[in-house]
Amino acid sequence: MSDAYLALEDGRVVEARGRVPGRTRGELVFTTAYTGYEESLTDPSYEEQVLTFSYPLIGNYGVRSERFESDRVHPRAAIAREFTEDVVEWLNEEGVPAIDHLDTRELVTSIREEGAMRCGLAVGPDATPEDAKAELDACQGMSEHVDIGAQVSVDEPTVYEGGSAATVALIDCGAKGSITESLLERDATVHVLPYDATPADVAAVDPDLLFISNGPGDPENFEAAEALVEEFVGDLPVAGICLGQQVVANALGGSTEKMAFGHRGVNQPVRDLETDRVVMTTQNHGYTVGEPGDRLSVTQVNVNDGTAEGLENEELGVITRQYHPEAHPGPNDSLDFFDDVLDLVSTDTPVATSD
Ligand SMILES: NC(=O)CC[C@H](N)C(=O)O
Repeated sequence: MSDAYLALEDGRVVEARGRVPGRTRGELVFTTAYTGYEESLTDPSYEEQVLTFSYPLIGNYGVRSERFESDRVHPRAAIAREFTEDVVEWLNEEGVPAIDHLDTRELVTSIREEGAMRCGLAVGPDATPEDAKAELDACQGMSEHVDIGAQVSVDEPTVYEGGSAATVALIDCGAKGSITESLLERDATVHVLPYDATPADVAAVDPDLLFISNGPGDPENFEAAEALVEEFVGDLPVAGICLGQQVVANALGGSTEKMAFGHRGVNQPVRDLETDRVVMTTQNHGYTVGEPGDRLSVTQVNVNDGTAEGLENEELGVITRQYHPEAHPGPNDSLDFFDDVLDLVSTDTPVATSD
């Protein structure tokens, strides 16, 4: 008899092996990445989702905290064909339910065919299919999590002293640690501000750049961040990654929409329209920019489906990416995004030279 049940929105209940007990629910998504499970599991963008790994063996190089993107596991539950003991131990400490020994290839195929769906999970010796269905019945859609930012953001402003290349106000809508690290490595000082920071909070750190981070859920639920872009655009350069691109588009007259199952892996090809160069990128998003609006142009597109991967307004100093240039997990092809962003600052305030 099974000790784990996964109830799906299409009416099925899938049996599995319980690895970490509990009852939970969320939007069922996947990643096709074959490495980077520590980075994915600690990425705040997965808040309120249940993450299925399509690669069959997860945990084969251990668990090391230096690879974490935040201080906790964010998906509500984790699913793989097989988890190693290291990962099970970690998820157990974190109290995040996990199941394996199910046909994850079939599960991912159904998400691709039917779209992202809500699911409920019941795991443990007393678990029943009815428990899983009850979780599913209580599961909200992603857009209904209206204050999801509060679950993932810093409570108080936090400063990371780097160098003097730029002072960055990073709006933490669920930021991955490697965004801050990428900026620090380039000699910037980073003020991480809460997702609901006001224009006065931003002005208080006297930034050279406004940066909207990645984050979970529906970008339309990040109205405070949108208001910051409206307030500062034109006065400060503005950058954004993933949810950040979506927020910037919504703020500047564009619109966002939900995708069927999103972009979910580390081999998403993106073409730059100016150079015609294609880079491989890491992605995990379920919404996309539909209309960029009059003030932004699409500068990069996804090779598979043509959706907007990069937006820009050169005059206003706005530059955003739908993928994750900080590349954790994933290829390093697009790390130069951070150089381009910091160049916006140096163009604005030219550094005096001695000759
Ligand atoms: N990684 C992200 O920032 C995800 C953005 C947004 N939550 C989406 O799913 O589209």
